[in-house]
Amino acid sequence: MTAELVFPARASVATTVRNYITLTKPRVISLLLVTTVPAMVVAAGGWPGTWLVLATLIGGATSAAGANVINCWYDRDIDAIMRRTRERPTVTGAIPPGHALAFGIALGAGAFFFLWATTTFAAAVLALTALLFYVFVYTIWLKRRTPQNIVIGGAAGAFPPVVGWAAVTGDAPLAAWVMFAIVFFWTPPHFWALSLRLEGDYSRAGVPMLPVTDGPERTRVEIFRYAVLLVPVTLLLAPAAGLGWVYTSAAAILGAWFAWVTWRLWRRPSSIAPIRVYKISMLYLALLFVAMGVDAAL
Ligand code: HEM
Ligand SMILES: CC(C)=CCC/C(C)=C/CC/C(C)=C/COP(=O)(O)OP(=O)(O)O
Repeated sequence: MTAELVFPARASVATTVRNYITLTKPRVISLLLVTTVPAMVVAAGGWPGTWLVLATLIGGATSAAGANVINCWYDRDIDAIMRRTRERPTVTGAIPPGHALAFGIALGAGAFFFLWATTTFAAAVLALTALLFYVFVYTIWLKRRTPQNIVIGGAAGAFPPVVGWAAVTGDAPLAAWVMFAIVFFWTPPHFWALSLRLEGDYSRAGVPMLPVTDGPERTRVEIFRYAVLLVPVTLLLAPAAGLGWVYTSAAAILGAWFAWVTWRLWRRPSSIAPIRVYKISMLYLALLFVAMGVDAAL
């Protein structure tokens, strides 16, 4: 009897927790963190210390989680129209809008003070800047207005390596901004490859993503152009950050691979599915940043 009374209550607490976690988009956060740690290793010229790394990851993940929750709160009208997002707790009503917004703001503010207390003021300010940029510039201003939304708004997702660097040194030199540029130029191929598949969703929701406004052919050309542009930017990091042959050869090989994959998507679209390019984009970025960390630690 007691068990019957207790178990449903427990299950609903678990479901509520799961719903709140869903709003934070945990899998996206994982790759943001993969770009943070190598930046810290390069900044320190070796392992920067386990506690500092942990604190930066917790603070950075909490900040990004806050940004994602606020995005789910603001976008709940269009998320309801898109097949991919229509089960979000902010759409189904499992989490009331006000609760989601309060949760997002609490995460963002908590992350700011946590990063300030455990790392550096500069890291806290940079993470907050990324959050505000993602919410105001990407989500509220550009996402529904222009197909350049993710090019400009994507800068938000490029902040984590700069946050990582600043957590170690308290500042952000040129090398940190070259890492920013790498994620910045990587974001369009990452997102447009996925959006080729989600064109119907975006067009129903009235979101002007490139395949909707300019068509799939133009999108495939743009994906390839950004993939090619990425190569010199990644190579520039070697002199900027004092990295050696391990990173340089990894950047060249990975860059050639990604450029080839996106070239196939453009010229021989029947030979490769956009979803594969999207998945490869994530592997590419993860391996590139791992190579940075390995090179700096050697
Ligand atoms: C404006 C910039 C960006 C846009 C519009 C964007 C958009 C998206 C979308 C729509 C998805 C699909 C998520 C889903 O299935 O619900 C996705 C997945 C993903 N994104 Fe991005 N993204 C951006 C930047 C980034 C950045 C900077 C990173 C990390 C460095 C990142 C990492 C990921 C990862 C890891 C996934 C896979 C999640 C999964 O497995 O479900 N994204 N992105
Ligand atoms: C360090 C820090 C605070 C970083 C914040 C930046 C951040 C969370 C970048 C991730 C980019 C992302 C998930 C875009 C998807 O938005 P979308 O609205 O197009 O995706 P959706 O359709 O799935 O909602």
